[in-house]
Amino acid sequence: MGDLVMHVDNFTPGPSAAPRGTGRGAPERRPVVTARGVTKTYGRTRALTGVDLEVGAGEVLGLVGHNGAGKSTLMRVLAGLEACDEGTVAVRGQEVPDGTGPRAEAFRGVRMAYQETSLCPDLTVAENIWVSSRRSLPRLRWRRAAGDAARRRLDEMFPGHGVTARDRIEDLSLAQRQMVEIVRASLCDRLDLLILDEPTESLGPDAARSLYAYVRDLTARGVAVLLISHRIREVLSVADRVAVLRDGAVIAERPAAGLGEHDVLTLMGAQVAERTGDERAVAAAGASGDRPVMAELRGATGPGLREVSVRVGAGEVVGLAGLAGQGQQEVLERLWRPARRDTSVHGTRAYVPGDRQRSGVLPLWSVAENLIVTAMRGIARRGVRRPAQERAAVRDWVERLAIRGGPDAAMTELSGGNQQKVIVARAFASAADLVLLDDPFRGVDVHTKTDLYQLIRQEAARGRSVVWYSSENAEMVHCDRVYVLRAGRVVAELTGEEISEERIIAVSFAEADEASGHEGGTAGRDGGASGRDDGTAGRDGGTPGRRDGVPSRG
Ligand SMILES: Nc1ncnc2c1ncn2[C@@H]1O[C@H](COP(=O)(O)OP(=O)(O)OP(=O)(O)O)[C@@H](O)[C@H]1O
Repeated sequence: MGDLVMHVDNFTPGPSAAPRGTGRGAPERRPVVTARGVTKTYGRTRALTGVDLEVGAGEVLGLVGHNGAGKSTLMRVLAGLEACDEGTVAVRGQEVPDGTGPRAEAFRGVRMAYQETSLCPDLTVAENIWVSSRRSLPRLRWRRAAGDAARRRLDEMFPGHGVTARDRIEDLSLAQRQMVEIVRASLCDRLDLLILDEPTESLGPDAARSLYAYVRDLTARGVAVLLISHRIREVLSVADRVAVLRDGAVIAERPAAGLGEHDVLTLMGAQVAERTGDERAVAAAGASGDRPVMAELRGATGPGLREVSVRVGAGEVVGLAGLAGQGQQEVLERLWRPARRDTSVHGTRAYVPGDRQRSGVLPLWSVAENLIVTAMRGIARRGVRRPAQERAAVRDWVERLAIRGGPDAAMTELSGGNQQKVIVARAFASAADLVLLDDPFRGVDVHTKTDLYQLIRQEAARGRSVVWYSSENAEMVHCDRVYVLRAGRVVAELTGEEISEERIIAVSFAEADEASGHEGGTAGRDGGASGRDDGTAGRDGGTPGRRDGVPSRG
């Protein structure tokens, strides 16, 4: 037992020699990882071109850039997981020689939490921790030691996580998998640099806050943190410095203090369109019209839902909002598979799943094939495919959404955000009358998001109906009507001017105490965290079948 405790306690962050970081604005930091002139090419794609970047002990360096800018590639190079074609990487002041393999001793202490998670779905939490951190764990009774370490770190980082060491990864919600991934990366015998690649995209606000509190704790102990995120405000509030990557090159490095969101977006090359009063008027007018009903839930009750009534008119954009895991996915699921008498749906449907790796990406297929698979039937004449028209449609969508990589790239060659764009394009390229969106813009950069909001409005204007769950309440202003869910019930229906982030948050929380008093956690799929907005209530666990966006006949 003494052994186990010793080994578990070995997971202590920070080298003893590191100077005490003071968080924001600490001067003169000892370099942990330094890149000089780093270039990386994949086939014809130049992912990085002459990148210089240094991250010092005790600081948070934020890295921002558009989808496909090269952020993940740079992180893989800095973590020693990929060699660069030109340039050098030094760790703790020592240049790492060419040909050093991914597990090289030189990179020990540099750990990365991946955007898509690196966890093995068939293994338990404890087993995954052991695979990743076994050099610091005992060989005997390793499972218990790994489980103890995971539980302790989960409790420290994400109170109320609802994960046990014996849970299999594939049974966890997206948010829980992300938490385990971050914990996995942080557990090692020596932590110098923790790289977080879009860590909060699938976490709720509570979990994100807990994570950043832990990050501050780490930097105070001299650990460096490299944070990649499309959430610029979040980066500015956590980072000491911000580096902007554009088309594979670092084009700016600035202290975070004094830098505004708009400054960063401008550096990234984004033209940020604020939503105008006119656009809102269009949405509101749409809501008030007397539209034919396209889809409806009438007092739907069942797993995760309590007497939910939702109406979707033709050409209407309907939002599903509220804290995470309150029944929004169940509503989408009902509309996708309207098996019960309390649900009616007219026309065909397409689904954009929230968990692209599990049920969205067809990894062996090209971008073109992934994109056109649902539209093929509509393009065909008398059952015969028309390749020229298919190619033209693909080209159009690749251009429209600026999908970097092009139609012939393998899906797995695309950056995370670009993969997500293909899945969104797949749904809208189809002839589906009703498009169901499950938090579809995670990992998509701000510039593209703005284009996608416009796309949704344009498609609605053409008569399509959209039902859209978003974990970002601010996005709901692009809807005609918003249903706020709480503990499996609709607690508010907002239209037009009533729709605002503040209003949605107020309604969600105002109802929270009352609902948790008598609902007994009916909405959370994994039952453990109903009422929290930390993403621990299952987002997608237990959802039957695939949701791959292939339209089905209504
Ligand atoms: N294994 C690969 N094979 C081919 N091309 C790749 C590979 N990995 C990345 N790329 C390409 O390199 C470029 C940079 O990709 P990267 O994933 O680093 O971007 P990113 O900034 O992390 O994007 P996102 O914000 O979408 O995650 C992209 O054009 C991408 O298509």
